[in-house]
Amino acid sequence: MTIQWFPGHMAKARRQVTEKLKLIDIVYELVDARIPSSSRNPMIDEIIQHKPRIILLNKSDMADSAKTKQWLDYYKAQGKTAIAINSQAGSGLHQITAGAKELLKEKFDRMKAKGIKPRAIRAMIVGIPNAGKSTLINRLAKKNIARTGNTPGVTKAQQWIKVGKELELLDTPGILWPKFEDQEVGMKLALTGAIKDTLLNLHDISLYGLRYLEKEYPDRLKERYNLEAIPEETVELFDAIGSFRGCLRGGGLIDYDKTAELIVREIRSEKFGPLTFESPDDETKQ
Ligand SMILES: Nc1nc2c(ncn2[C@@H]2O[C@H](COP(=O)(O)OP(=O)(O)OP(=O)(O)O)[C@@H](O)[C@H]2O)c(=O)[nH]1
Repeated sequence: MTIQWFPGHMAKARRQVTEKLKLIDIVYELVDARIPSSSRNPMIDEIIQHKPRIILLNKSDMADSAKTKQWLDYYKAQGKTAIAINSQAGSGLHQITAGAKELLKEKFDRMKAKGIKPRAIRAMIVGIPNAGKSTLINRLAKKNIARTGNTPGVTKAQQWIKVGKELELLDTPGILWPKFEDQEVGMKLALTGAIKDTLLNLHDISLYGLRYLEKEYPDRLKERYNLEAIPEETVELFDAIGSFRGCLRGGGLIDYDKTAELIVREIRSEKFGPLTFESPDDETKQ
């Protein structure tokens, strides 16, 4: 889905999430494990305020597992709850309810002490486009498709999905915008496929991807494009890749557009294996 984010749309998206916050106990903030920082909404803390939250590092199957571990440790050190999941295959999902129960234990114990009848935890998923919100909701819904539309005290229009006995999820996720004003964030969003029709130039994106691979995963880059050494000069690097992969135009010249497209496509489609484009160290430097 392509969403054009204009100030009016952002305000509306924010209003919708704020409205739904009243109905729920906890927020699941879904981010892309390959870019946990760049795939967050820049105003998320301000929007959800003190509502308990669990960060879900989704698509962890596509991310570098050593870096995912670093991110989990980083959140833990900050007292935040984070869980690595793969919504497509369904792994890590059992921790979703368990994590919420732990975070909300005091609140529910207090309710119990007051004699309030026990009820399921109510939650919603928020995240930027393409984070995997629908995939996760469908996965969770499959366990028990029953919906409870008429829960007392809850707006009738809201549909709840039962996830086991202990969790109820709003069926529509909160869609929030990414931090796309930042060029580097834009590059990472493009490389992970979060934004496809990008205002950024494909050459810049492919070059950013190549230089990141050179820095973090040089052997994978060399192996994929049969490079003995990684040329420092951009033109030489593109020439080497373009000629090895046959991205040519008339007269045997390198077709740089085709080469750039190939590189971005291969990064997005995991041809270099699982990749993570940012680490918590970059975060602390800011
Ligand atoms: N490999 C992998 N792919 C995933 C995972 N979760 C979602 N995807 C894929 O990511 C793409 C986006 O998923 P969606 O569920 O449509 O994302 P969304 O957040 O609902 O997107 P919007 O509707 O644009 O807001 C789809 O192609 C999914 O198949 C995951 O854990 N692993």
